[in-house]
Amino acid sequence: MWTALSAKAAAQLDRELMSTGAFSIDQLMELAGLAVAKAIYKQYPPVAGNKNDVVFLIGPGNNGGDGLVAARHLKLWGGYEPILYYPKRVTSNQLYTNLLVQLQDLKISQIGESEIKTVLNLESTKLIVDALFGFSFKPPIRPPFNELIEFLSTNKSTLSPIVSVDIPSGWDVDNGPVGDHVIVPDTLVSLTAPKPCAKFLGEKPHYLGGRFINENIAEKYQIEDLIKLYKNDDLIVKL
Ligand SMILES: NC(=O)C1=CN([C@@H]2O[C@H](COP(=O)(O)OP(=O)(O)OC[C@H]3O[C@@H](n4cnc5c(N)ncnc54)[C@H](O)[C@@H]3O)[C@@H](O)[C@H]2O)[C@@H](O)CC1
Ligand SMILES: [K+]
Repeated sequence: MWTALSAKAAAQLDRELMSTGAFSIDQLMELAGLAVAKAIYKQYPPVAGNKNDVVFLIGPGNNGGDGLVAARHLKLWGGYEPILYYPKRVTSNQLYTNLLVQLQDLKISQIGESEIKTVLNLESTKLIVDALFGFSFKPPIRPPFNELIEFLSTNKSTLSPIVSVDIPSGWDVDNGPVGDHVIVPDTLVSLTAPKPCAKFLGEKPHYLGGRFINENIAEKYQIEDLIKLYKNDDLIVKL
């Protein structure tokens, strides 16, 4: 079994990378989002002759940012048609403004609250990417996201597979699924290291990505076993 990082340790490691580690958030997010795109390509390769619509559910923090980066890579690689649902935009941060311009330049379409449920139900929607909340989420979930999580939970059996980015949104990072309505991911992409909630995933495909940890940091946070799993030029590993 792999080592997990608690919500507190994950946030501390993140801060350390961006202070003494001298990384910028743009760099980390680019590598995180790239890993998410690689995991999607590996687990759900595009089907030839199909548009392969992928609905990206984007939240208000860096987890959402990872989703924006992943959408760009998938569109650039071809074979997928990302569709963005981004109900709570960050307008005060140039990083998010830039990511959105990049997606608009790629002609990635965006949908609003009035359309999301219909689009999720469409036959043409082949995959759903849950980039709503990551390790900073604190339950209970607030509007408008509570209604969306409830929809994803109650309609699970008829919807396309869900890939969760870092944390299945709405789950308690340390304690797993909470509340009456929970997302049930079909694949999880843990970034840096799995968080304790990942043990509730069961046998579902689970990838590790975000290859930016050096040996000293790995040792400090006791995740040396994880970074050793990457071989050669791997950007993701299946756990
Ligand atoms: N070191 C790493 O592993 C890295 C992690 N990144 C990503 O960053 C994520 C963490 O990002 P953040 O710290 O920005 O936070 P999150 O993206 O986890 O979420 C924070 C946002 O969610 C809102 N929120 C929290 N609880 C809520 C609730 N109950 N109802 C409604 N809204 C709620 C907050 O107001 C805030 O806007 C990670 O999970 C990962 O996806 C990468 O972008 C960069 C590197
Ligand atoms: K998520």
